Amino acid sequence: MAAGDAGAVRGRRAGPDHRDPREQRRIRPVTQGFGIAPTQTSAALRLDSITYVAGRTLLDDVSVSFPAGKVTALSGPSGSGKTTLLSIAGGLLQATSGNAVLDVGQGPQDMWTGSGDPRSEVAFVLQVYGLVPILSARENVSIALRARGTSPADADEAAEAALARFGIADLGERQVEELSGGQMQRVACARGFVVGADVLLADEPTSELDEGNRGVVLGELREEAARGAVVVVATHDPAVVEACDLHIALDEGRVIR
Ligand SMILES: Nc1ncnc2c1ncn2[C@@H]1O[C@H](COP(=O)(O)OP(=O)(O)OP(=O)(O)O)[C@@H](O)[C@H]1O
Repeated sequence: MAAGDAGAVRGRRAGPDHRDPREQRRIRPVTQGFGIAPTQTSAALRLDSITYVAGRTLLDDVSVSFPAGKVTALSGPSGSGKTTLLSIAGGLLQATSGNAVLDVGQGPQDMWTGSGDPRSEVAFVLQVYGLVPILSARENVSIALRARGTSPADADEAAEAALARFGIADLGERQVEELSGGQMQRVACARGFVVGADVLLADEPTSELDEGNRGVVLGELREEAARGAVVVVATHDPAVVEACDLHIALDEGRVIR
């Protein structure tokens, strides 16, 4: 759905969410594609010989490819370099050497734009959430779309639908600082997923969640891949790794699998 189609869904409000996750997923298309170009199904994110040095070598000659249409697990012990790798893959950090490149069918694009601001094709679910505590859950999700040029009304509408995907439609008006850790994590998921990005990078998106909600997030990650996105999820959780299509493991900054 293009940004201009967003008005077509106006009036379809998400109410308090008592539906099962399958029911929630039916409204997903409402949130897809707001404010960005249509998804490129041929997309792949490649890291070529990435080394990152900050006092010491944190990533050492890492070459991996994340294909579109698949959920790739990125596992490894604490401190092995998962967040650093995602940050370079998404253009938040510049590699010391090597390249992170997005192939979207119009030729390769460097993920590092020179500013530390990610390309518009990229959305993150950050490990530390990065939410604005004094804003409501809905506003925190809505701003991801407004920043991409979606009108406030359409962004709010899509934000409500995105919160419903994670079973928290009833928390939309609550200030984030009043939410539990798991609720905040689901708001962070909604904010990352709402934009329908070509590349979705999720850093430990289920670490605070119970089994049921972990299953919901995994289902949503799969749905994002099914529409053609590159999806990468950093995790410690063997159950999350098991649910992914592909698996890359890091140890001390090197790919070991
Ligand atoms: N800005 C920085 N400067 C120096 N060292 C850093 C910096 N950021 C992270 N590190 C170090 O880099 C290593 C990798 O950190 P990173 O956060 O990428 O690991 P991780 O695998 O995501 O860990 P976790 O599972 O605990 O989140 C760690 O040893 C960390 O202490």
